[in-house]
Amino acid sequence: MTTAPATTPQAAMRLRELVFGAACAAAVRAAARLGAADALGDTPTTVTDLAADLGTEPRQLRRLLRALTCYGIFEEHDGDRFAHTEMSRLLREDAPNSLRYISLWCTEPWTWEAWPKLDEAVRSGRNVFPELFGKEFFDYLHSDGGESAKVFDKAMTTSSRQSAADFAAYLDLTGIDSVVDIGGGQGHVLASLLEKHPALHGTLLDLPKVVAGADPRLRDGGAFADRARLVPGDCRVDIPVVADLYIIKNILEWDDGSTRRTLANVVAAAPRGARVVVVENLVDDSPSMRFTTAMDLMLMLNVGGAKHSEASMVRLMTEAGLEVREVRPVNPYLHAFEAVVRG
Ligand SMILES: C[S@@+](CC[C@H](N)C(=O)[O-])C[C@H]1O[C@@H](n2cnc3c(N)ncnc32)[C@H](O)[C@@H]1O
Repeated sequence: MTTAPATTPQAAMRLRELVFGAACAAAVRAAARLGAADALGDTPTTVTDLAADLGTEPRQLRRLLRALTCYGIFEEHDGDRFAHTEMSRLLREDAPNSLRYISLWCTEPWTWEAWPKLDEAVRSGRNVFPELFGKEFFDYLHSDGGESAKVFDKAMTTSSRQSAADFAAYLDLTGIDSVVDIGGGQGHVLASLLEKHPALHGTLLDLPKVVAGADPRLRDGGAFADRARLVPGDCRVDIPVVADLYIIKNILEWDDGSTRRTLANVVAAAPRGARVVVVENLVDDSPSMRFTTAMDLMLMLNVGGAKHSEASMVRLMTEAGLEVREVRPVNPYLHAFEAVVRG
């Protein structure tokens, strides 16, 4: 018989808290949907006033806000008034680096149906989404997703805008005349680069529906229209663009087959020695590991994808014919893999 080491009260309490993680996520979602952070101004406000503003029951609102204060979201003053904290301000829609839509996206109704199937996904190795909703994730999102599709677009737009500025500051474009952003969304990264580098030419390649809604600065009549090209397409099928620099930011998180096809298409299209920069959130060696590993599990459930470790990304890039020269942080949660097309 072995003797189990004594359990500390802290470990037991922490585990109890963790298994109620859904309550925390639900409380953040409720606060975001109610607009609690938007209604709260710069001075502490009574629950009665806030409830009147939001059209809620004061007692229930107090319970919701009190739960959130345990995580540093809002703070309670004198037992009756609530005030903002740094985190609660990020739930405001007008906050400069707002996380309102990311908070909603990570807690959308479909997520609550998918999480209980995590053990099934781990057992089978397959995404559970088609079994639950009768179609693949993005087909569902664009045909049946309704509100969820809008939340997704807004979440992607806000996170793209926020990381575009960091990435534009990170990239040294010495010797680069032309760039293509593959899976570049609505083109926030590309527009930031064209703004910063007045002689640069750029191409945005993304799915037709996404390119149709490209940043107006890149479209006909826009500020960068004469230096921008829009290419609707599927990068797993073809990348018909010759450029000095190929950017692949936050898209290689689907299945490895799609990543291999995309990287092979880059290598086929690019001149020898062309620069390729892949940008990803990593599941290792990053201060944002808790967020990224959670997102990794969500990708396992919905699209059968995965976030990468530094080693898995380097391996796939090397196998595709790229020489990875350096891996550098862009900001605390994004890393850039600097590579060239092997000769
Ligand atoms: C997470 S978003 C990243 C957007 C942008 N690169 C950024 O970092 O802000 C993934 C992007 O990949 C695009 N995408 C997905 N499948 C694609 C495909 N087969 N071909 C081209 N783009 C694709 C999506 O439309 C979306 O814009």
